[in-house]
Amino acid sequence: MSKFPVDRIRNFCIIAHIDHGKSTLADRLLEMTGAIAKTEKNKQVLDKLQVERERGITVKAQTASLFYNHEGQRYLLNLIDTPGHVDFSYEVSRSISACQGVLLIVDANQGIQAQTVANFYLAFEAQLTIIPVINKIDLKNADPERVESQIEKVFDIPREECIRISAKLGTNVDKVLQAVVNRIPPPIASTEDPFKALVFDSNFDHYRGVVANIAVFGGRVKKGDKIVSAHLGKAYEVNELGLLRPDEHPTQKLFAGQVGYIIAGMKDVKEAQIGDTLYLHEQPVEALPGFKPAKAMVFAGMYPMDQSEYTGLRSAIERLTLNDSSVAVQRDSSLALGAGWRLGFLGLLHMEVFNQRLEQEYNASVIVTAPTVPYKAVLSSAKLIKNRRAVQKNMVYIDDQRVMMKYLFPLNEIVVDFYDLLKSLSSGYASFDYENAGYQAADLIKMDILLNGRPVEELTTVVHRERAYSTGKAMCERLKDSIPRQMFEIAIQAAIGSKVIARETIKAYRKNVLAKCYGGDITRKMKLLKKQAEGKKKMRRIGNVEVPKDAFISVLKRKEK
Ligand SMILES: Nc1nc2c(ncn2[C@@H]2O[C@H](COP(=O)(O)OP(=O)(O)OP(=O)(O)O)[C@@H](O)[C@H]2O)c(=O)[nH]1
Repeated sequence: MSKFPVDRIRNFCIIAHIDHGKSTLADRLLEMTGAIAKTEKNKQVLDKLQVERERGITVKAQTASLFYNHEGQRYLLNLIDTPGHVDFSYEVSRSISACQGVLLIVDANQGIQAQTVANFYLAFEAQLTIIPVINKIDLKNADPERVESQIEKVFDIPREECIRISAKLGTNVDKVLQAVVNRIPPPIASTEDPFKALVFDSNFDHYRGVVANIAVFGGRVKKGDKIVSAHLGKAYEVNELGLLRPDEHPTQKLFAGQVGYIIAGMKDVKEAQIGDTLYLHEQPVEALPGFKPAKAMVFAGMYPMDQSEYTGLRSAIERLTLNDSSVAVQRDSSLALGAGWRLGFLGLLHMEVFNQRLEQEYNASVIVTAPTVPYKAVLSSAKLIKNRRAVQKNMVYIDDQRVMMKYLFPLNEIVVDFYDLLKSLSSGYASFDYENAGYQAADLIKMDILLNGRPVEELTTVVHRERAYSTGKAMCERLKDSIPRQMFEIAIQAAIGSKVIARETIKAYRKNVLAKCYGGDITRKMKLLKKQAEGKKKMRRIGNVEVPKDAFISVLKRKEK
């Protein structure tokens, strides 16, 4: 594309609570600026992934460059649609770094919700211009007056700044475009400076290698230029670049202030890390600050179904984590499941989506162990004995029907099923968001599970002292259901140190198998023993006890039973 005056460029993202209508508004903006045709089929066009279409939620931020004519001038608007769910907030914070303003969408019926507040603060702290947009005014129960009061009270934004729209019907969407041009400042970037670009997203294409999404902070870059990635200091030749409209639209050059994509023969996923800076080989620049690494909240083991699939799975995980850099990856191995990884996610939904993307986009099937949360152990004999329940921090009335409450919770208590429980208790009205409040001392103990006296390493868990007995008992019962009877009696025990707190027994099997074969029936006897031997192939041996592989997973699943 030709050089575009920086003062006619606007970079903004759309942020909101889940389902408040970001993707629907993005569709309307794309239609009104002619980027996509207005058809029934063109719904949530920026939700490109199969997992997004199936679940109806955005999990990846997507970029689209739009051209908009306003008062006789042509403007270039770079829009980033972001996910609403808290588990994908890393996408929001990264998107914000490429923007000068945000559209903060609030549902006219639901009003301000937990992620509205969380996303507002991300934009506020980054000092972006915030345009409040009240969506779904076509709904029968819409109450824009009241939502405006909430916005005024909670965010201190004058109600006159709110724009009431229906993204579904297109009502007042033109006012949103005008506000983007009139209220959001252009980026501060000069085409005269040396080329400098931030890699704010990146994905791996099977044929072309790494495709990096960049925001150009200065200068210009063209096809054939030799560029360097600051992270590794390696040089590459630019093969292709262009705009995302929202599909790739190759151009000859990209200029300061623009957002687009670049392909430069990077074949390894480690070569275009998100947060990296690109510059021209002959004009080195100081690297941009990049992004703070995401802080994993939930950890789970991931293993190939069969060890022969290890290498394939490794490359699938590497490529997917290039596109989702908020996943923490560490190699791990387990006695029962072989070589694998310990992965860190921002939440359970994030973990499920990652797993689904591995299957859908990389055809990889995996075994995922039940999620756990991180603890910090203090090696000391004294530990505080204190009851670790939720502690209320503050409470604000948003209006006469809604209240915002802040609590301090142990992460372990909220990470698995708290959200579902909260939703069902409040008939779907309550919404929930969390941030890390750091480590706190708690009365936690290590609990071992023993099979015939031998500890099973992967079943060792950290539990609250008060929950030890009930958790240990449940785990023993579930193991009893999962382990088939064997030639000898098996004792399943939960123990704290040397003290056994729960026990189940699996009676010996042999006697029963062969008991039915009175004396002479040797063929029947052999058949039964053969059947037993076949079953053993899918087993892992712990001491002298054969344990089916899937027992390790089912026993850890707290909710199941
Ligand atoms: N009645 C009405 N429904 C709307 C409007 N805008 C969006 N919706 C509906 O609200 C639902 C959620 O809309 P989305 O655009 O997917 O919401 P989102 O904020 O992108 O959701 P996430 O990306 O998953 O956070 C869909 O069923 C839309 O059809 C509107 O103006 N009026």
